[in-house]
Amino acid sequence: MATTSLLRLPLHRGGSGSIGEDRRQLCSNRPVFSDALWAALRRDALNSPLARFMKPTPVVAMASSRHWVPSASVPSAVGLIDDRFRNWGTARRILYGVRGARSGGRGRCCTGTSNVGHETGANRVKGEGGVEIKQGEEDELVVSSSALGKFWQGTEGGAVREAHDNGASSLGLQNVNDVEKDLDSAVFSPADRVAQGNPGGLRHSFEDGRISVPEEQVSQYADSNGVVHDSIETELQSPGSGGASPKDNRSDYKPQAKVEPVFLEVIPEDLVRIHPDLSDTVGLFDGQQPLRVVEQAQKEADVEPAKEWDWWPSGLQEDQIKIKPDVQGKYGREMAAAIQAVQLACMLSQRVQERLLRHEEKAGSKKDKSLITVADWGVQAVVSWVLTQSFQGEELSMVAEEDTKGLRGQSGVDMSQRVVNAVNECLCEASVVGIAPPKQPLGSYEVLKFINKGTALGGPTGRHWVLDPVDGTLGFVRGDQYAVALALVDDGEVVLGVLGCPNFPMRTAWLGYHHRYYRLAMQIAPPDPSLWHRGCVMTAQKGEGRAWMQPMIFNGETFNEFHAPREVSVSSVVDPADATFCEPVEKANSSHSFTAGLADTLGLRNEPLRVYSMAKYAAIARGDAEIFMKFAKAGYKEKIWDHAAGVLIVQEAGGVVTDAGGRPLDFSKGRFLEGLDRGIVACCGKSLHNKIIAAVDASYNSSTL
Ligand SMILES: Nc1ncnc2c1ncn2[C@@H]1O[C@H](COP(=O)(O)O)[C@@H](OP(=O)(O)O)[C@H]1O
Ligand SMILES: [Mg+2]
Repeated sequence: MATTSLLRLPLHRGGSGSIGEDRRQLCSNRPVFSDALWAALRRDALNSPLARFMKPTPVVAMASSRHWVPSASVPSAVGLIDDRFRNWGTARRILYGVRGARSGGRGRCCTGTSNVGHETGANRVKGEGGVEIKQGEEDELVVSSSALGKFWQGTEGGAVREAHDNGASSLGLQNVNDVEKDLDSAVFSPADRVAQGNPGGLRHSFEDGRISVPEEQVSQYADSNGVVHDSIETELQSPGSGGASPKDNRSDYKPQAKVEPVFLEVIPEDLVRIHPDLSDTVGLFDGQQPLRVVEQAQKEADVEPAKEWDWWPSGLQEDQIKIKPDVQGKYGREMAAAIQAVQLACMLSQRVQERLLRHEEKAGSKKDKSLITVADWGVQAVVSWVLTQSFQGEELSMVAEEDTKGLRGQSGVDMSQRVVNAVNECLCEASVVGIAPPKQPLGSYEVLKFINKGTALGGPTGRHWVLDPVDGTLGFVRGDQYAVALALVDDGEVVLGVLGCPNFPMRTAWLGYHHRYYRLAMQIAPPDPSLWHRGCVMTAQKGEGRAWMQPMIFNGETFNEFHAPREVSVSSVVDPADATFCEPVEKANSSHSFTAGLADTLGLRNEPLRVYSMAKYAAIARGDAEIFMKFAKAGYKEKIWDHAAGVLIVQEAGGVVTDAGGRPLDFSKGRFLEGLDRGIVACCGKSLHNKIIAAVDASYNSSTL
């Protein structure tokens, strides 16, 4: 049995690509960079057995479009690059697995993308991408492979073909003739060449920019790797069955006993630091157990294991963690998990905010020009991870603000790396909220997977978690108020709300100030730790008629009695003259002039409290202010995650929240608050609320909204 080895080659970062969601696309979206690879091979792999199997191709050709790089058959391997694939984004990780020597098992020329993937089980490819590789940066290619001939080739048509030394399959090439044509000019392996009566041209040198292998090595290969050679011959003896659907053939498919799996993994160097759990990335091969590829490859090859995370907590078992939020009620279990998720995620957001303020971190922008930071993605990943952990075996539907688009493509490389690091840095401390950290740091693939769980559409039936990972991003970036808002919608109704407000101080007096002043003041006169100077988490369950507040976990604390929730309730003010109203800081998000007109009509004398984020709902719920109004420009569609948690908390604390027509907000229509009448009005009580709704009706038509 030939050994599997893991070869790490320095790889010049030079392109980008994304791994398609469809596994069958994966191969053709796989960017490896030939020119860099070529250089790497020259430098590092010339003396390895790999050199024997390289196609004698001029360097110039290697750097352009058609070239081969053998990936297996040898205890080292490589991948392929085609310049045109450079725009396809980069795999943050490419993992390639093959079990069995044949691809579809039908001779040399099998066509069609279905040759790769789950249908035959011959090639199982799975993955997810999104990290770009930056031009000019050094990267590392990690390849593990074993004794099966396998090659990659870019073709003129823009397709990528995989070819096995015992046969070939094409990806994206529909025409058998095309494949044949390409195969004619291709070298599969020395053994293949021998079989074709064309063993010449393989000389072990780099003369004229060629890498070539002497014939002796070819036969040597055949002798010492009889397994592979045998399988090649077997295949070559029964050609011509190509063209049949791999699916049709599935029941006939039998992996060849002597052939080892081949795995090709490409991990950018910085991501190698985060050694991922690859088990679910590889998938099943014909019903067999998933293979832990890298582990296996490392074991077989006896190579240095992936870098250890020396700071990762070890030996921590879930049952050793005693501190957990104790929540009663119909949704007690969900509430406990939601509190854990929000408390933990706020640790991440707080770190990121500090870094932003120290300029160690910077914000990016989304397509719609709104800001986004590591924290938006990081919090979403952490919350998604906690919920997944807490409800294992149950389907998780999550409607969340972020997707992973911004983590893909050229511009996403750096950000995605920072997100992965921030997530692991946070999960490492999961035990402070009573959850065992993952056994090892999450890989980028998993982090993206957790973020992507937030793409659910919601709707009138079933349970949907609703998350705004960082509400009030502008406030967040400015070092001011923001909220991590998580709610549960059950059959269209919000039944649970958790609002993490890391900068929302216990002292109401500070609320109206820019957080910067608050921080300054804290430096001058450090607060008594029993005062919740550092933020709070507000919670409520539907129907309880009560809302709660607990201090935010801070600086490595764990849950303790001090974190026990305390009940909060809305203000009892009924006279508008004594009432204070909150509104967004940004005029763009709500018309200040319209609310000023309303305030005037109603006789509201206090200055408005302008606060970023859903912290405004928190302020109403705990009686810091009496009214929250938001009147966005006509045409703006409010999102459910911007309100779900806050609305429930205010209602359960005794307040009233409706649209400007006096109707309840409808969380059952998907990701948007469909049918919202003009704006949103949250109030501490019914009488004040009625007055506001009447005032809106009186002045709306004359407004400029
Ligand atoms: N043009 C607009 N009109 C109204 N709301 C808007 C808006 N653009 C963005 N928002 C929403 O207002 C939220 C911020 O609220 P506030 O202004 O009260 O701090 C944003 O949440 P994110 O910061 O999570 O994107 C966003 O959802
Ligand atoms: Mg928001």
